[in-house]
Amino acid sequence: MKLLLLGLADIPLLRNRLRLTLGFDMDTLLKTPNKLGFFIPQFNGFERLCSNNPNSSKVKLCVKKRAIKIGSSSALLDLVPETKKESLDYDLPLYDPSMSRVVDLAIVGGGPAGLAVAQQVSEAGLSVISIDPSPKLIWPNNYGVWVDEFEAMDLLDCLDTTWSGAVVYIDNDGAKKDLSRPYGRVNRKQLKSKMLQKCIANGVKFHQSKVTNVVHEEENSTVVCSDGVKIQASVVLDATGFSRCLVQYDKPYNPGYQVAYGIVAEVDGHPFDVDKMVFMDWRDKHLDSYPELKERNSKIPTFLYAMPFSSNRIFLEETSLVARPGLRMEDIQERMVARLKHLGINVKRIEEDERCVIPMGGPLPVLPQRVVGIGGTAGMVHPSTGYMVARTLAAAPIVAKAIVRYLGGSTSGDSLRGDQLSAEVWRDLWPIERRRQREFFCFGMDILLKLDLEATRRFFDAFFDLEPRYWHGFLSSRLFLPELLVFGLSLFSHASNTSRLEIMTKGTVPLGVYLQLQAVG
Ligand SMILES: CC(C)=CCC/C(C)=C/C=C/C(C)=C/C=C/C(C)=C/C=C/C=C(C)/C=C/C=C(C)/C=C/C=C(\C)CCC=C(C)C
Repeated sequence: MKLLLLGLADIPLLRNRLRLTLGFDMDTLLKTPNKLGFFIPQFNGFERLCSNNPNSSKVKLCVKKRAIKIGSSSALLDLVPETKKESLDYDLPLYDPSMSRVVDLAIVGGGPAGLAVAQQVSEAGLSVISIDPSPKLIWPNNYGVWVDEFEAMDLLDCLDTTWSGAVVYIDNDGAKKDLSRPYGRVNRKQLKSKMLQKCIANGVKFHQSKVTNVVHEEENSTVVCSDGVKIQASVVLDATGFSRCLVQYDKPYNPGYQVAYGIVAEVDGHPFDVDKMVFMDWRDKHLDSYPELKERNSKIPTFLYAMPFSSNRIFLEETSLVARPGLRMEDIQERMVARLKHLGINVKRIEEDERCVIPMGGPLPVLPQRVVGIGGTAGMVHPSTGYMVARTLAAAPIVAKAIVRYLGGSTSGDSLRGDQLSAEVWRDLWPIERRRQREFFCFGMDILLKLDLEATRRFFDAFFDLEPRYWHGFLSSRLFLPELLVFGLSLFSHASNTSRLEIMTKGTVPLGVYLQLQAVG
């Protein structure tokens, strides 16, 4: 591995890209064993960071990997099947490079965000090209959403399982919250099929390749693909997720990381109610016989997130909500194995596993800039939760409408081109109230980063006691200033005295940063 890294470090472009993306350079990576421990699992996804990848627009940077032996978790990992990539069986209309005409919109990345915009812009009669190295591949992640979020977008048919509510286990003494808000698992195959079918019907063309560069002229841009094809477009949309293929950033990148390991498993049985999903289980009794793990978990806790499909089939994911630097994947797997053992969950077969490393918070891209963005590349991960699918899908119509309107696809007559057009699209995507909302969420993330297990329990005990409109609104990005301030005060009033003190002490610096940003903004 070290040799491989040394080899990669010799490639200036990669060095530079890595520094910009991860916030430190290859030399640091090579010299720092603890950072290496965290980043090795991601190197399966190294290519994803450097060019637009097969699943680039997906909201979670999820790296599939073969079984590895790590202490007590090796037996479980031995059950992980060979990675199988499933593709959809569609005849995609391909882009014909010999036509060499300027298209209205070129979208780099064929994940949920990219396809949603492609579908909606093409519906208005504009010409759209979707560029992705694996346009038919089914997205790999197990996305969960609140049912009301998908209902509002008329996407209920894209949920394969729903639960009437969710449960949060706060501590070992039986404190728990019953959340009467239905939750669902996204049917990735159905969602992608639905979007692809609409794109095909609307005349979207597909080009199977990576993108290496984009060159701008006054009115149009040229997207350069790794197969040598050049595509001219009036607007270029970067929907490559965390690859951040074309969108530029100018501030140091120092996000928090959500790290999770999940399996869809066939089990002998499990102790959970099949009508409720387990949103967060903060109990740590399972670590009593592992003092070292328990100590680590008490400082940077992980929780179980579980979607029980039946009495013997379940999705289990051990998750670190947010940490900086992110937790090591091996650490998370060990905690998960101990938890399953304690819960008496005997895994008979693993259908699929996933490793997720999700950057949260951090600066927004340069606003505005010529290439427009959506999804992870445009800073749309919720900085306090790591969620993004619903928010991105809800933002797609905003981006699509702006492109159609400013390109003159509507009758409004305010047709724009080049930098001016991109500036308007960015303005619609990140209006001031959305930027202020995001800053508040980043403030929340900064508090979460400082809480140990006990403080985290107290915090969520208060959070889920809030009136539903507050915690629903906060998690689904539906609260804006000044509602967010009322939300903050309400959380404060619901919190125990210890938790209030923690929010004030741990929140002082983040609050200062937040207020400063408000003053500047
Ligand atoms: C891929 C897949 C499938 C996956 C991945 C992984 C996972 C599983 C994940 C999951 C996740 C989750 C579940 C998450 C959740 C989250 C949550 C719930 C969060 C929450 C948060 C909250 C917060 C942050 C809050 C905040 C608050 C605040 C900041 C407040 C403050 C207050 C104060 C300071 C007082 C005063 C007042 C004013 C300022 C007005």
